[in-house]
Amino acid sequence: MSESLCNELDVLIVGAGFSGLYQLHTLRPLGLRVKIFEAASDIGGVWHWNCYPGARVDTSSESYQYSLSSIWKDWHWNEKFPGQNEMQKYFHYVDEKLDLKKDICLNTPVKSAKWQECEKSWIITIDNGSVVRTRFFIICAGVNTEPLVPKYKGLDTFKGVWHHTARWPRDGLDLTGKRVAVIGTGASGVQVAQEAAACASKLTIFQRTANPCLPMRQQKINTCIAELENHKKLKEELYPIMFRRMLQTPGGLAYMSVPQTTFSVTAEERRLFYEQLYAQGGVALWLWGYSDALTDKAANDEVYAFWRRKTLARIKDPKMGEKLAPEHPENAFGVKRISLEQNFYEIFNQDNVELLDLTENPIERISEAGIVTKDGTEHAVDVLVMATGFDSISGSITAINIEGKNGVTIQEKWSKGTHTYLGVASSDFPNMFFTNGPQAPSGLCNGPTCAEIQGDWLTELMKYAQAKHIEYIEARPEAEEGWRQLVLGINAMTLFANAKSWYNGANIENKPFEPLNFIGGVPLYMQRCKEVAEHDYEGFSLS
Ligand SMILES: Cc1cc2nc3c(=O)[nH]c(=O)nc-3n(C[C@H](O)[C@H](O)[C@H](O)COP(=O)(O)OP(=O)(O)OC[C@H]3O[C@@H](n4cnc5c(N)ncnc54)[C@H](O)[C@@H]3O)c2cc1C
Repeated sequence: MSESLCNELDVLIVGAGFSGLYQLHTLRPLGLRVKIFEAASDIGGVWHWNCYPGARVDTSSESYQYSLSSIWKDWHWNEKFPGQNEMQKYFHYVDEKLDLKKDICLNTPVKSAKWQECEKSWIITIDNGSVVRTRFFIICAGVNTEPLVPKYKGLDTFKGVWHHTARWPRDGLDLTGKRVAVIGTGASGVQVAQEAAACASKLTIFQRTANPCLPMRQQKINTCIAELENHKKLKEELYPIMFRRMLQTPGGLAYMSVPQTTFSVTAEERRLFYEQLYAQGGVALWLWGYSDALTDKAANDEVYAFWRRKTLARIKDPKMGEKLAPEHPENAFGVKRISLEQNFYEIFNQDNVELLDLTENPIERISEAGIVTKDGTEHAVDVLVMATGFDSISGSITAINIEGKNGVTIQEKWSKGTHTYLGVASSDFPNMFFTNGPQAPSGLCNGPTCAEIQGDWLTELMKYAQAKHIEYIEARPEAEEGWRQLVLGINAMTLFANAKSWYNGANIENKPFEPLNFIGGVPLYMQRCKEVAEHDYEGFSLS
């Protein structure tokens, strides 16, 4: 690409994960000039970046894929919860089937975007200074994209090796015999810890908040020829039903909670139901239990108490048990994303594994040799793993320097609170849209489900604009305010409201504490989006 304006597009999509790829696929039949700009050297989004040991999906494979029959009919998953490697193979298969790469510029990070009022278009600049003009700008930059690395004093003096989990070396890093430290016990921290415990000479896990993990209950999916044929037949029968059902559940998964509330049944019935969900594995105990588990504190305490009893039975040292499964947890059960584990609690019974509680003894600084905690102890480390999460949901949008109408930047606009309409657009930023962003189901929705819902909706909007010769689409401030109030109102009715979680921006200094997800669930979200479309995109200024 040259230094000058070399390219004119109708739609520029940022990101080649589930969302961006789907958006490209659905926009193509409209005959528009569409391209994806992707920062990474390959497609797959999070499944390209997160190649740390143990990286794995935690919603089961039959739901964590596109609903397009042209893809699933001949694709066969090897595991119920696929690892990063299998996910990458999946994305390559998707590309083979849909022939996407010819319209994707890899290694092309979008640095800034500036709205041109006269031309009704965006000027996009990538990091080598090249610029492109586009009429529409769709940001599919992901939920967990911008790695968060705490600003530890002395990190630059560390003589060992350190990596954030989402920036792990692509050719791997052997942890065998090393002294490994993992900071953080969210999903990535749990997954790395399980791998490191098996081979490190010493593994020290630094925990700030206990993470109530649920057993994954991984399964190999039989790949012998006879079974494969049966499996294909079953898929053809069941998948269309399952993908339809996924649009009817709050989390975009095949199942949801039961209608009964926790205390409407006897204690015995409740116990048996919890046992059944726990034995099922995966997210069942979190999302498929009683309907009030995430809205009523007493109901939530009940399911937590069950989980705690099960978990304590797996940990030999009662003091360690209390750290990992405290009697009085900081957050209600499930208002921070629940992680799945395979042997996470058993590793704490091993001699080579140590747990340090950061609430009692925080990290003071990083030394040349390791981590120094407040009590003055230096913990010697060869490999330091930052499993410290992300500036989630809105972070990948605010990381781009976006200047809308009258010089307003998206960073300024959202600095005191996020304002969007339907979680897809923001006033002052005409012709700009985003998927899996703030105030949509995003972090609470199965990734591919929401990629498709929002992708389809935006494609319909583009069709509408094409048919009516519309060149300008901007969310109205009053529609945006209405949407914000709805998001806040629903959130306030749930236990999510107080969660110290990335769901609320709580992990980022100076980020407003507010719900970043639309908690009303997929069906209500879809209904609102549908109503807006049916009323000629009510709430948008179109011209
Ligand atoms: C380790 C991990 C495990 C997860 N497991 C699950 C799971 O089991 N179930 C689930 O539902 N969700 C899971 N998620 C959430 C996941 O984000 C979504 O499932 C899904 O991948 C979102 O797809 P996406 O296309 O919106 O975003 P992503 O997959 O994040 O893709 C966004 C892409 O945009 C690119 N990009 C961002 N900014 C720029 C820029 N400025 N210029 C150019 N390119 C840019 C990125 O490089 C990336 O490739 C997981 C996330 C992580 C990190």
